[in-house]
Amino acid sequence: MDKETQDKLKKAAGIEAAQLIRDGMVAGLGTGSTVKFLVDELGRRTREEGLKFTGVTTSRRTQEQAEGYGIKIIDIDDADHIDITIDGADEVDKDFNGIKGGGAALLWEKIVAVNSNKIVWIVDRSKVVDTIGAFPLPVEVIPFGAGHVIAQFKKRGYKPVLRLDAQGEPVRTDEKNYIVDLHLGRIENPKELAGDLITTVGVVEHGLFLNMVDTVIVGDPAGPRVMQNPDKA
Ligand SMILES: O=C[C@H](O)[C@H](O)[C@H](O)COP(=O)(O)O
Repeated sequence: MDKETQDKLKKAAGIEAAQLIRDGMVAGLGTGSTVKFLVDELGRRTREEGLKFTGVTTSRRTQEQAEGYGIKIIDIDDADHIDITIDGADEVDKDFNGIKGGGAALLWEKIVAVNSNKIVWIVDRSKVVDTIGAFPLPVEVIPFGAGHVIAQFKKRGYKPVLRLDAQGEPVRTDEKNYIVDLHLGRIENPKELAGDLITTVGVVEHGLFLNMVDTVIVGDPAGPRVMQNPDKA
């Protein structure tokens, strides 16, 4: 799929999902290029329709964009609940297992997600896959001793690559940690892998979001379609 088509589908999914936000809600706002379209639409609704809701953001980037539209953003610890979180994803399978973190925001995204009453993902249709893992799995790692964590991943056959920015420096997350991308190809047993990663000392969090999402809105050329997680119905 070319980038122009993909962006169109992302935008359509973002606009569709923006309808889920209503006056008075506390809404988690994800991160990434798809969420950017969502926030643009929420900004439009705020300005043109007088929509009034409170946001909890999953990255500094999203916070800046939302505040630029005059959307009220509060700290997650000042939110006594989050009604709904809308976020992007890098891949999702039919069991509603997904990979996130392509934009290095997975840690805050997971914290916001687990504290939300409902989770919605917005993706273009190229991200709906049979088996996750073609997209390199992001893992957030503490910089101290990161070389040893990477060496362990190598030994386990995870094909780790430290993510670098355009200047060749390690990418830093909003928590100033590193991202190590695991080039796994296919993840046959995501639960086992998640357990292995999270018990590795030096790992803060990983981008496997397993059966957490309630609803996925898929941007499709025929129009956005909804995948409802039967386990969350
Ligand atoms: O860290 C970033 C997030 O998990 C994004 O939601 C994910 O990478 C999807 O991003 P995009 O909408 O840009 O494809």
